[in-house]
Order: sequence, then structure tokens, then C-alpha cells
Amino acid sequence: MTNTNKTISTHIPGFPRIGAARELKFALERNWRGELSDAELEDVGRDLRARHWALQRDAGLDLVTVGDFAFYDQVANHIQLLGCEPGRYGFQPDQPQLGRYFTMARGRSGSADHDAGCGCGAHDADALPAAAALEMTKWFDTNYHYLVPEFTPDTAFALACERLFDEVAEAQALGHAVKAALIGPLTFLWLGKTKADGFDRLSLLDKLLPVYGQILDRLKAQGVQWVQIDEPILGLDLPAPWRSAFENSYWQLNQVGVPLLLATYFSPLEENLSLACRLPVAGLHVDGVRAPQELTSIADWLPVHKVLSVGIVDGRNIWRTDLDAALTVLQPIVDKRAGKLWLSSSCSLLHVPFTLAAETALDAETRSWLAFATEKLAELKTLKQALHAEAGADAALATSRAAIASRRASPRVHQQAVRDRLAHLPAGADQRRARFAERQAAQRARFRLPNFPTTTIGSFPQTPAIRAARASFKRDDLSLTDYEAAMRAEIADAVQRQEALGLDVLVHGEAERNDMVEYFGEQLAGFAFTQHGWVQSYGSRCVKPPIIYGDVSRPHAMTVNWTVHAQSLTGKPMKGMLTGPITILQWSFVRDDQPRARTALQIALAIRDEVADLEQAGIGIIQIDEPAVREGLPLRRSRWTEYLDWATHAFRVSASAVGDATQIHTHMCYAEFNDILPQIAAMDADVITIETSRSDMELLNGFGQFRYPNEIGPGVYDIHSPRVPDRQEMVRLLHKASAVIPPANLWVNPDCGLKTRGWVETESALRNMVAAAHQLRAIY
Ligand SMILES: CN1c2c(nc(N)[nH]c2=O)NC[C@@H]1CNc1ccc(C(=O)N[C@@H](CCC(=O)N[C@@H](CCC(=O)N[C@@H](CCC(=O)O)C(=O)O)C(=O)O)C(=O)O)cc1
Ligand SMILES: N[C@@H](CCS)C(=O)O
Ligand SMILES: [Zn+2]
Repeated sequence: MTNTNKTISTHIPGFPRIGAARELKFALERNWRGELSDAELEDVGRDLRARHWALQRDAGLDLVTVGDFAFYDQVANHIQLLGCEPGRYGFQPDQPQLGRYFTMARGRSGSADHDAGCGCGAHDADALPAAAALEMTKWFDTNYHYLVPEFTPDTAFALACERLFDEVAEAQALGHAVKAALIGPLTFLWLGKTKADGFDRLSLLDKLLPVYGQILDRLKAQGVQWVQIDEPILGLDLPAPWRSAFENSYWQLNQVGVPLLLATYFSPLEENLSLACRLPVAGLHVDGVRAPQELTSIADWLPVHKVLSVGIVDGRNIWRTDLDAALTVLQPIVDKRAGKLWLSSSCSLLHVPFTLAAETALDAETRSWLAFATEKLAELKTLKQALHAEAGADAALATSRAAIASRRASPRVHQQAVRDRLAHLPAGADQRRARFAERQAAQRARFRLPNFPTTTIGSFPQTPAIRAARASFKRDDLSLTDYEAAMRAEIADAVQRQEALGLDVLVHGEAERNDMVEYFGEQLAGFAFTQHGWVQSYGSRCVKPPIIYGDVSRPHAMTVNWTVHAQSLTGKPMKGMLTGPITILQWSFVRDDQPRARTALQIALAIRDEVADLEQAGIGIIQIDEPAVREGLPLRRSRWTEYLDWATHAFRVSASAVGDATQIHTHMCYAEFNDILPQIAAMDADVITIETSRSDMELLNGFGQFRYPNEIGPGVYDIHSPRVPDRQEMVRLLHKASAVIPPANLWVNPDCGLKTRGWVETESALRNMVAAAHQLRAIY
């Protein structure tokens, strides 16, 4: 059955750069605080790269990947490589490139414009005018944020950074066979934004391609074995001009004569399949996890002289690969692709944690079901050995087989009570009792809030003291009683500050939460959590996604005690704060043995019980955060309706068990919502707070045009920057909002939670926000 004379190679599209112990995060934050020099930071980067390449080589990969490392973000690296730093920064050629890079990533102001946890002031020395950071947005449907390139008709490109070539030389000096990785020209343009009306950024392609040509020339001269060019947009519904730009672009780039591996991932190729197969490149990488149904056609269509790289190991999830199933898929392809088959992870391993080796607290059974980045490298090796009929694979295959069988049969995965509850969910469980107008009347009578009521989104600064207390508690240096007392004191402090500011609807501040998803995952049955399973979210910021391995239920109330404590400290309404089912799903590693819709509904039931308990405990306003609804949209439009149907149903199930006078809020951020407004309206939250200030309220226009029926709190200030907006600025935004939304339906709040901010700037900004609301009340 196996084939011994057909050599198979292995590689990965990319590896996590943050480091096994988040060395990169800590080094970056020290550099930003001025405690680590740029040269020392470069040393940390060099050391991490060397270690990560060694891991790839030691796992038997045939090529190591170079170019996946970045001090902040891989797209930002390309902005420098391609010489298109936005002119608005006013960089001078003699300014050090690393400083310019961090200015784009983190902004610059006359005072101290950078992200929380910094406090360095290093960007201020050059006395250049204030400049906002590049916008951040989600990388396709992941929880990773990239920095958005800015394009104008005048954007010029030039090969302007040596970093990639230095890294290639570094890897070669260490004796590695190198595959350099680049983001492709079409994907790079697609990911950027342009503000000029009617300007089509595709028109920049002719200026961009020669620079890619120069980069490939240099890489060829360096003797790299391959260049991987990532074009994940081939998995999107592309406008015709973008599709047709591929052929000519790759014809040009192929002239350089360095072997190109065109990499696609995250989504099926569908109508772009034959285009991808016939592009003049030496190889094609496809996502065999997200689009297994296309593998046979691709193996048939791709000309035989080209390499087919099959992403068979899941780069987006943490489950151990079912190696027998993978071999069954691969075997027919081996036979078709004589000597031209590569095995790989489906996409870069950036999206999974570094290694299971550090997870000493996970029970042995759960651990045996998992594979993080390092373990995925070993899986590739086993698959290759098995296809080469090498005996070395037998033990690994047997271990894998036992783990897969254990997961399938484990009684911990299946909870009959949860299944029964889902099966008997009454019709109408996803509907509030009364329509919005009646609920609104009942809520107005109950809360008697002023017009333009003020509130915040939930979290207040996660100060070093809060983080340190939690770290001590986790190390057993602080008792549960003392930890809880410390958190209760933080909540009391947050309540007192909000009262002093004169906010109308208060929050407890989320001091006790490590993360808005992990916190719930730690308390729900069916979830496992790691100690060190960090995944980069943006820059130095990481998240530790919980792992949903089984049927989900709620053994006990999760937030009621904290919320009731907070409510006991104030006569103002205290908003209960929950994370919604879709966001918990989206920001966790989700079981792959049942449809995501079913898992979402199980989570929804757990949240529904929490909502009911909060209501029962006298909490009249409850927010169910759903910032990830938009990013959960399938990349292909043809699958949107199905997703939106089950996603909105799950949210409504979580929110609908309450009486008319209980006010349900939801919150969304980090995305453009206009293309899913009907579905957002169908979620039927009494109030939605959304991020709008960064788009200068433009985002709200869609809500206005659509005549969004319920109440809205458009964010009036950007929480990503420590800059304190003044009252007039927020008044202006509120006037803009009032022009499109009935003023009686408007709330006043920041864009998102304030956990990454400090108290000083938070209080100043909120003071101005409350003053702005007062001014609006006097006018409308
Ligand atoms: C709203 N966002 C979120 C996303 N995804 C989530 N899962 N959660 C989100 O909130 N996606 C979209 C955005 C992304 N935004 C952010 C914003 C901020 C962070 C962030 O600050 N991450 C922290 C880690 C947060 C955390 O889990 N903290 C824990 C543990 C802290 C820790 O590392 N402790 C040290 C010891 C510290 C000490 O004082 O001794 C340790 O354990 O080694 C906690 O508070 O307990 C970060 O630092 O990266 C992420 C995404
Ligand atoms: N309640 C959360 C929402 C973040 S999207 C917070 O305030 O941090
Ligand atoms: Zn938010």
C-alpha cells in the first residue's frame, strides 16, 4: 500500500514566534519601557529564530521557514520590506528602522502615545508630530490582528529593508535548507486600505510587482531552496479584476527563476481552483483541513511537474491528527504526484500554542488528545515516515491510534443531560416574551435613566497589582480568601470611581477575570485550560484560548457573587457582564467531532442559566458580549446564511430567558458590521454598544440607513490609545450619531473595555465623556 520510491518532503507555512515562554513578549515590553536596548531585542529575536529553526530541523522537516518572524506583525514587516511606510509618519531616512516600525505599530504623540504597559516615552525624543498607529484588524477569520497597510494613489514601493535577507543568511549560516516566506503581492494589496474616493488599490500592482521581482532576485542570489508566497485571498470571493491579476503577476514573478510555492489556506479555492492550479509557479500549497473535498481535484488538475503541498495537519486547532485518516487521504495523492508531494500544516502554526511539554497540570487523558505546534512537527514526520513505509512510524502511529480511540470513547466527552436538554429545547426559547417597544417601555419605567445614558463596556484597568495578586494566587502564595478579598476591594474601588464620575449604569470592572473567554472556560464543564498555551493576538499581547473537548454545561453560577457584591455598593444599576456563546466558541479551540453550531448552542444554554441567575439575584441590566460574531463569518459568502442563522439563534437562546423589564445589552468591536446588520438586529438585544469612534462614526451610518430598531451606544472614544479625548470631540461624534439614530435611542460609552488602559487616562476620558453626555442632554 505504501510507496517507497516516491520521496515526500515536509515543511510548515510558519511557526509561532512568541517563544515557548513568551520570551518575545517580555523582551518587547522591556524594550518599550526602555529597559532593553534595540540591539538586545535583536539578540532575543535571533535566538528565538535559531531555536525555532532547530526545532523544525530536529523534527525532520526538509526545509525551515524564514520570514515568519516579526517583532510585531508580519504584515508590518512587509510594509517596511516594500518601502511603503505611510507618509503621514514623516519618517526621515536616517531614522532607525526598528523605531519606525514600532511607531507604525503603536503610534506616536507629543506626550506618550503607546499601548498600556509601556510607559517608555521613547518615541517622543524625535519631536515629530503626533501620529496614530496603523489600524489593526483581524487576519482573515482568526483571532490574530495585523496592521493594515495604507495606500494612496501616490504610494510608491521600493526594496527598503534588509531584515528578510539577513534572516535568510542567519538560517543558512546555521546550516539549514531555507524556504523563505512572503505575503504575496495581491494579498498584500487586498489587506490594505485606502481613503481616497474611487481609488482602486489594485492599480498599485504594476508599481509593486517590480519590487517583488527584486526581492526574489535577492533570495535567488542567496541560494534559498524555495520561496513560499502566501496568497490566502484565493480562498475568498474575489472580484473579477483581482482574479485576473493573478496570472500576469505570477508570470512576471516566475521569470526570476527561483522556485515559488504559492500558499493558500483557511478556505476552499472553489472557483479559483483551476486558476491556482495553472498559475506559473513551481508548487501549490492547499489547506487540506478546511477544504479536504478539493484535494482530489487539485491532485488531478495540478500539472504533474508541480509540487503539491498538502496542509494535512490542522494549523488552526490543537487536536492530535488522526494519522490513519490522514494516511487514507494522502495515499491516493502519493500515487498521483510521483515525487512531487509535500506534507505540511494547513496554515502557519502561529495560531496554536508552542508546546504541550509545558502543560504539566493537564490530565494525562486530555493531554494525549492534543498536539500544539511542536507536536504537530512530529506528526508531519510520522506521516512522512509512514508513507515512505519506514518502520520508525509504527510506534507513533500506535500512540496516535490509541489517543484517537480514547477521545472518541471517553465518557467525559459526552453528557447525556446536555444532549437531552438540547433535544428538548422548547420552541420559542430564543424569543423574548414581548416585542422591543414593550420591553423598552418597561425598562424605561424601571430604570428611569436620563437621555444619553452613560456606561462603559465592562473592564477597567487590569493593573499590575491585580495581575500580581492573581499570579500569587495561582502560585499558591495567596490564599483563595485573600485573593477574593483583594478582587472585592478592586471592585469596590471601581464602583467608587464610577460613582464619582457620575456614570449612569455601572460595571464591576472584571478585575477577577484573566480574560473574557478563558475566565468562563475555566468554570464551564466540557472545557480544559492550559497553563502556558499562549497564542499571539497582536504585538506583544497574547491570549490563552480554552479547549472545548466535551459537552458544555455550567456546574455553578460564574459571575453572580461578584456582580451582587458590586450592586450592593451602589444605588445605580450594576450591569452584569457575560461573554456570549459565539465569542466563547470563536476564541476557544473547539472540538472537531460535532458541528460548531451544536457546541455554540450548548454554551448558549450555560450562559442562559447565568443570565437567569443574575436576574434572579436582582441584576436588571445584563450585557452579553459578542465581539467575535463578525469574525466568525465564513470566508465564503455562500456559507454566511447558515452561520448567521445558528449564531443569532445561539445568542438569542442565551439572552431570552428574562422578563421584559430586564435589559439585555450586547457589545461588538474589531469589525465592520454593516454587511450583517439584519442579523445583528435579529439578535434583538435591547441595547448594542459598538466600536465606532475610529471610523469617526462612519460605521453608524449603516445602522441609521437600516433603521436599526433597538437602542445603540456608538463608541465615542478609542480605547486603544492612552490619548484622552476632550469633551468637544465626543460632543461632535454624538451630534453625528444623533443625525442618523433617534437621539432617544442613543447611549454614551467608549468603544470597548478599558482593561489595557491605566486609571489616570481612563478617569480623565470618562470625565469628559460624562460631560459630553450632559451637554447633549441640554440640547436634545
Ligand atoms: C478583546 N480581545 C480579546 C480577544 N481574545 C480574547 N480571548 N480575549 C480578548 O480580550 N481578541 C480580540 C481582542 C484582543 N485584545 C487583547 C487585549 C489584551 C490582551 C492582553 O492583555 N493579554 C495579556 C494576558 C491577559 C491574561 O490572560 N492575563 C492573565 C495572566 C497574566 C500573566 O501573563 N501573568 C504572568 C505573571 C504576571 C505577574 O504579575 O506576575 C504569568 O502568568 O506568567 C491574568 O490576568 O491572570 C498579555 O499580557 O498578553 C490580549 C488580547
Ligand atoms: N466586557 C469586555 C468586552 C471586550 S470586547 C471588556 O470590557 O473588556
Ligand atoms: Zn470590545
